[in-house]
Amino acid sequence: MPHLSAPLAPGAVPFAGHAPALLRDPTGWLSRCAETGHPVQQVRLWNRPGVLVTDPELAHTVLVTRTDAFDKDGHFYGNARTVLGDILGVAPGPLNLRLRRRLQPAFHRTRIVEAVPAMCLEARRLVEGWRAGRRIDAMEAVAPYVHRSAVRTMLPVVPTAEVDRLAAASERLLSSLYLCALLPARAMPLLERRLRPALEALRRAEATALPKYRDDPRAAGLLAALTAAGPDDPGEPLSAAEVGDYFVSLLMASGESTHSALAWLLHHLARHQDLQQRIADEIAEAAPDGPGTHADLSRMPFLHSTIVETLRLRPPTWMLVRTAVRPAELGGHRLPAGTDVYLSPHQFHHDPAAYPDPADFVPARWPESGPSARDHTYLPFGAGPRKCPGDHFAMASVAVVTATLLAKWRLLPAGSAPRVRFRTVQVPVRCRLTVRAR
Ligand code: HEM
Repeated sequence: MPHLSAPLAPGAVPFAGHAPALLRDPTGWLSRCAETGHPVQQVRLWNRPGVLVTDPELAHTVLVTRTDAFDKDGHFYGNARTVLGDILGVAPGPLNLRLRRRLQPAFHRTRIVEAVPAMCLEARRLVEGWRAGRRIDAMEAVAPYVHRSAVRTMLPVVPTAEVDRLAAASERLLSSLYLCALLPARAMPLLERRLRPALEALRRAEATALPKYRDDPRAAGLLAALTAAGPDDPGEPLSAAEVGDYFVSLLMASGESTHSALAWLLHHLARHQDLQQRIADEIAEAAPDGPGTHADLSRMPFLHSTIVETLRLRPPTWMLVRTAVRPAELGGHRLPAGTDVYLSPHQFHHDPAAYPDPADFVPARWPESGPSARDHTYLPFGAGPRKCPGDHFAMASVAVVTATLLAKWRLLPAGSAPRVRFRTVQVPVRCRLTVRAR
């Protein structure tokens, strides 16, 4: 095993290293590591050597300034590439750079503004199905919105009957992706065979949609931007297979994280009736029947702060992982090539020096303009060249459904606090709420 000079993080046991501590109580373990005061600590998950970085400035070095040395590589990303192919979210740096450059027009502000009415339609469809007095589970209740609105905003030319089938395929892939972290590489061809029907359904949808886009260059939808010529290949539109890969990447990257953020937000609002009422008043003033356009959302600054605070307290992507692809130095420690580097947005977001009373839900801690890009302690969307390209899209999607819901319904807690399940994202389990007419 390569030699690592950093001090050992607390909680290691023989053979499995820190894996049991990380599986049993990840956030408790992260706080114990932060309390040691060591900015770089040695971590071992089974036989894989790694380091945990607890200093936000060093995390910035890994994610932003030294991307030549730290890349998405190692066990999880290697396995994910076997299953999904070299798609955007898992591709190594140089290929990712090319894929992202091509994606840029899809996330231009005008595309997000255009996508909001489709989100609003799906949000209304969801909320109209609810009844007063009904008890819901936050994750289950919002799942149809999350998956349908993702398909609809990316590929609006897909027929309505097809949306639910594609949403189910996307849900199926998402619920199995964490197996790439747990299973050995030799199990990946088997996992790939199990998931192939869902993957092919998504790729086929794009192939069917593409000719419709080519017939109508003004067609809406995020992926429509990709069917036009891009800066890399002037005059050379992408093939159906390439656009299909983007569709799969975006559905994979957006689904679970948006789903979890939304469920956590509903949980916090149910437990803070004063904040819920303040948002309901804001909505009543800005868009009494619920939002219909992006302009409506911009008149709801307190709802925005509430989402920002939810992502601080419960960042869906609670751990980011990179691997040293060459020998590197970090915080005065030598890292041999192949060392995994773990950085936890959850841990940074709970640092009392940056966020007083970090366990409290306090949207008012944020200025109306939201967090500053210079703040290296706030990382719900990551940072650097791999930062989430869908951040504004996600903020709009969560705001749309929350505002539509609160325009009509009041949420109350129904039962004890949810348990947290930590996989690639952290989700609330058994988050029970009661719906009452407003
Ligand atoms: C609240 C919702 C969301 C959260 C918290 C979130 C968070 C993140 C984070 C932390 C990363 C960086 C991962 C890393 O550096 O290892 C990421 C990457 C990514 N996200 Fe999001 N995301 C959200 C929604 C979305 C949406 C709606 C889309 C697309 C429509 C999207 C597309 C992507 C893609 C494609 C990547 C991979 C980027 C790359 O590797 O270059 N995300 N997201």
